[in-house]
Amino acid sequence: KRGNIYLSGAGPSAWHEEYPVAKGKRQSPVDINTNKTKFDPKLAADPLTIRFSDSCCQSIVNTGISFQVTSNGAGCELSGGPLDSTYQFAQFHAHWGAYLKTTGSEHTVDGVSYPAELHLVHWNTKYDDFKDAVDKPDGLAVIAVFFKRGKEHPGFGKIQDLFSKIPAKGAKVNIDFEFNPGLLMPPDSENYWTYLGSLTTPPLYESVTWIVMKEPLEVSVEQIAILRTLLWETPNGVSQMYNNFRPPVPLRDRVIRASFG
Ligand SMILES: COc1cccc(N2C=Cc3cc(S(N)(=O)=O)sc3S2(=O)=O)c1
Ligand SMILES: [Zn+2]
Repeated sequence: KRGNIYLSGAGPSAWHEEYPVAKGKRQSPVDINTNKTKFDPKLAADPLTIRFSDSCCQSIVNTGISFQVTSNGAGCELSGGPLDSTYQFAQFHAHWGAYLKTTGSEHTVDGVSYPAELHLVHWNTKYDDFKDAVDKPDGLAVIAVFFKRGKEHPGFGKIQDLFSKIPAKGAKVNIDFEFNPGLLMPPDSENYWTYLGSLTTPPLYESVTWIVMKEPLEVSVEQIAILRTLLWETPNGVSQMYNNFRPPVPLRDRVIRASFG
């Protein structure tokens, strides 16, 4: 079906036809070549402050390309580190690969993919609202957390328990339990890479300050498989959702800074 941006036409490599910015100077994701990142002591001097609350997640929706947990942002704010103002939490979603494949994440580290990547999207409160911020150069800040196969993550499991309630694009249910997105931060969230980039799906706005956590979050191999129980439309009808990731694009004239030496 036309609607599937990953499977219609040539997929991500054709997005530039409708969204010329796809070939822009600050696109995402990128490969993080750890030999070329630059430690910036200023990032450690003004530590990134990530605040989440138990009451900030309202609902979960099937966007047709991922699940999305939406928030009114109450008590969930991001500041410090590379950020010059306070950003408010708006939503989190993820990108993942196919069964038995090693790909799935959007960012890669020294050319290596993780099986999935979580994105926690925040908008700059200097703007009136999310929609006003979404296309401004300093409009968004997204925390990326790599998933790696390991022990089960019961917290993420609570979100995955809702997947069966959102079987189709547009399906949405309320989250009637307390869920603190802070549960999805890796044990060590001091070490991160940061660079100026974009949304990784159309409209690909070059409005994102990326904050990519160095330490992955462990989830079970079953939980990675459960991601694929979400459904989406494909040219051959409704099927399991997977490979909803954009591969890395050229870094161009950017340096990725590290908060750690
Ligand atoms: C009016 O523009 C709007 C309105 C509503 C939502 C969006 N978005 C589209 C894609 C997109 C991709 C993101 S990612 N994978 O880089 O974290 S975050 C994000 S979004 O800002 O939610 C844009
Ligand atoms: Zn994303």
